[in-house]
Amino acid sequence: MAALCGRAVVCSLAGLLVLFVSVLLIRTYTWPERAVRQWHWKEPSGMELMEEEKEQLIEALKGAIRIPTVSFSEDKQNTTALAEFGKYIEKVFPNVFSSKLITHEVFGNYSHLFKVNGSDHTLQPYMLLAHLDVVPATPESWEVSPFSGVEQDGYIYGRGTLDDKSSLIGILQALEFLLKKGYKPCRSFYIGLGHDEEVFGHRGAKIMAEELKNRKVKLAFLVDEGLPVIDGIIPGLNCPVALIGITEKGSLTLKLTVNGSPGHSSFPPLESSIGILSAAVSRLEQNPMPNKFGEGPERAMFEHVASKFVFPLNIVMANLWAFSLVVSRFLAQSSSTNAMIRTTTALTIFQSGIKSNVVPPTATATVNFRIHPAQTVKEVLDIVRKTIQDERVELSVMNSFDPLPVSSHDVESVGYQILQHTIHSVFSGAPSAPAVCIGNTDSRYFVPLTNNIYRFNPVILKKEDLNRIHGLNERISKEALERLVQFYFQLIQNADIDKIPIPHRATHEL
Ligand SMILES: CCCCCCCCCCCCCCCCCC(=O)N[C@@H](Cc1ccccc1)C(=O)O
Ligand SMILES: [Zn+2]
Ligand SMILES: [Zn+2]
Repeated sequence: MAALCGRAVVCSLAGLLVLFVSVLLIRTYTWPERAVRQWHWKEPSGMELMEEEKEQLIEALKGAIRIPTVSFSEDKQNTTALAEFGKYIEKVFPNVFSSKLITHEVFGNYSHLFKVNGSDHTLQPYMLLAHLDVVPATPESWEVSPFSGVEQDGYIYGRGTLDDKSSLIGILQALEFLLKKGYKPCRSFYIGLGHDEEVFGHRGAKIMAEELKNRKVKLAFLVDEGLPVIDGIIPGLNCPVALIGITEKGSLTLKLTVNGSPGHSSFPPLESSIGILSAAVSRLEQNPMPNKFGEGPERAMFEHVASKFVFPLNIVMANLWAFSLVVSRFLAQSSSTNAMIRTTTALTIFQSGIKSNVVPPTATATVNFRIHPAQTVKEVLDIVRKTIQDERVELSVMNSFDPLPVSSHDVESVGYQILQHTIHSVFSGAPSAPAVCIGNTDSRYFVPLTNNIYRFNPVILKKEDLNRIHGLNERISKEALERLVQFYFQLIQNADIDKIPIPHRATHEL
């Protein structure tokens, strides 16, 4: 009897296992191909750049890099360089500045707003955003001078080559080429070039957005800097994938202060302000915010490209219902993927002390949290208080905002489909996936103008290049720069489409 029961249990378990494996395999190998859709798009004209145009483009970027438009802080920017940059673009893109189709305005002294007037006023305008300021660079740590625009082994080096002068020059150069070819858009569009994105954008993009809102402008969609085409960043993903930022993490910057008792270092207090603060920030770092994988749009990103993973990861990604715990643990191992799955905690400034034999009265630290879409500023603050659990540590909020709304990214979404189609044709069929932009962009100020904000940088980024953004030896290959211009060249033309054609659906949408 017992043997019979045992056999029944084994049979049931085996049956369940067979069922489980069958579900995994069926889901994997009938996974809908969501990255490629068969639209009937008009082929945009003149994709290939001529040698002379390539040369012009490269020189335009090098010249832009040589103007050190550095933002150190909200109140410390290189205003001479910002002003020079305005004159520079006027010189390099004469057609943009003289075209009768285009109006140009300056905001906050150094930000630029262009409106390119289209022929069809029934079409809602869209907007392209970029910024002309850059973060500082420490020349002594660079292999080449960061503001020399040097070319080496097919790369242009310099601060801003990735963030964000390449896009700024790319947008204007694409428009310049199009105007020269006699192109007239159907759909109107705006180009916004902010001058203080790296220091919050309060005087540039924010003012531009407020003015457009006052003018009752509504945008069909907006494309700003953001996530790149990743190549080799996610292990097991065997082709480049374009990540389109459909939302942006929130942000909370806290200042932590401890006021202790100062005095002679020969009879120090049992606990110093430095010691108390160090313990507090260490607790924050040692206790990361909860893993939120699956509670925000990051899960959809993996599902979109499940079929592009190597075996057996394709089975895992197509079956996140069963494997999300394993996947999220795996993603937590590297800094870039970890940033996708949780609110991150970055200790960025620590200050105290003036002399080796003086116990300082005060210690302060700045901690920057980037908030996962499934959390809010308030929730993060509550966790911080619980984690520090020390009344002696005063908290003050320097600035904060919740994660940004999720933009539409379905088959009916005109902006998303235009972007996806353009990416597919410019990046040799690369699939794209909606994703969470881990950095913040000027686009957040435009939320009142559109539900469709996309953060995308049309550049292929490999793992070894990740740290060049805001880091050392920032660079872009000449080939990547040409492709970037082709991207904007095509995007502008594709945006003339009035409505998205009905797709041939080979498979159902999930
Ligand atoms: C699971 C797949 C993971 C793949 C990760 C790939 C990561 C690729 C990294 C790309 C970087 C994204 C950069 C987005 C644009 C950010 C622009 C920026 O730097 N903004 C500033 C704005 C700011 C905020 C606060 C104070 C001053 C300025 C930023 O720090 O976010
Ligand atoms: Zn940027
Ligand atoms: Zn930046």
